Amino acid sequence: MSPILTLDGVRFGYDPDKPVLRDISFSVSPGEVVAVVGRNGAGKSTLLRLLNGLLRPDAGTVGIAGRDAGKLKVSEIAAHIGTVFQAPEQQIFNATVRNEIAFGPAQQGLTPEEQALRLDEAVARTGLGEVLETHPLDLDAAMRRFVAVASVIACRPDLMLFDEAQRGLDATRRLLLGGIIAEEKAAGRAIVLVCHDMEFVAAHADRVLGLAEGRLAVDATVQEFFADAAATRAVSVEQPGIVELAQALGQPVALSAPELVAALEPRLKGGA
Ligand SMILES: Nc1ncnc2c1ncn2[C@@H]1O[C@H](COP(=O)(O)OP(=O)(O)OP(=O)(O)O)[C@@H](O)[C@H]1O
Repeated sequence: MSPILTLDGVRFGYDPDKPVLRDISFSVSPGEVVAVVGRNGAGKSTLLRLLNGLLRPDAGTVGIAGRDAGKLKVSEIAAHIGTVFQAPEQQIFNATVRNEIAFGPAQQGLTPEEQALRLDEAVARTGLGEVLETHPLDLDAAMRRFVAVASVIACRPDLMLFDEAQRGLDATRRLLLGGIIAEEKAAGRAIVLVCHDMEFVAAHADRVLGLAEGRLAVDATVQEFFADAAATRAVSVEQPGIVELAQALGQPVALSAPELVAALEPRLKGGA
C-alpha cells in the first residue's frame, strides 16, 4: 500500500542555523498508528507542525498522498490531514459544539445529508450529544479535547495528528479515545500520536518513532521498542509498568495486562 506520508531528509530550525530536527526520514502507511516519543523539547510538536504544513522544512521534503507538500497550500494539506492540537482552545472557533464539528464537513463539498451524517456519527462516537448547543470553551478541558477529536474525525482525513490528546483524561475517557483510535485504524486511516505516556503508547501504537538530539534515533515496532531498554533510554522514556512486570517474570514483551496473563497461562496451568 502506498504511504500517506513520506519524509525525506527533513531539516528544520526556528533559527535555521540551529536545527531542531535534522535528516528526518520515515513514511507512514494507511492503517498505521505511529507514536512520536522523546524528552521535552526533542522536537515532537515541531515535527507535527511540519506534517500539517504549519511549518515548512529548511531542507528535505514532506510528501502527502504522493505529492510534495511544499507545493500544496495549507488548505490542500488539510484535505488529507487533521490535527488535534495540545491546547484544543487554540483550534476551536465556533460558538457551539454543533457548529464546531459541522464546520469541517461543510467545507468538503458534501451533500447536506452526508454532512448531517458525519456530524451525528462524530457526536455519537465522542459522547457529546448532551452538549451540542454549549459553547465549546464552557466545557471542561477533557470535553474540549473531544470536541477537537470530533471535528477531526467528522472530516475523515487520511492521516490524523494527535498532540498529547490523552493528557489529563480520566480512565473512561482514555478508553473512549483508545476506541476511536482503533476504529480509525480499522477504517484504514493513519494516526500519528505525539505522546509522553508510555502506557498509552503500548496500548494503542503499532510503531514508535523516537527523537533524540534532533534526529530520528528509533523507528521500531512497539514490541521491539519496549523490548530494547537501550532504545527507550536513547530517547529518554520509561518503559510502561506492564513491560517491566513481564520482564521481571521472565516473559517476552507484553503490552497489556490481558497479553501478560495469556503469556503466563501455560506456566500457571502447569503450576510452574
Ligand atoms: N515557536 C517557537 N519558536 C522558537 N523555538 C521554538 C518554538 N517552538 C518550539 N521551539 C523550540 O524548539 C525545540 C523543540 O520544541 P517542541 O515543542 O517541538 O518539542 P517537544 O518535543 O514537542 O516538547 P514537549 O514534549 O515539551 O512538548 C525546543 O527547544 C523549543 O524550545
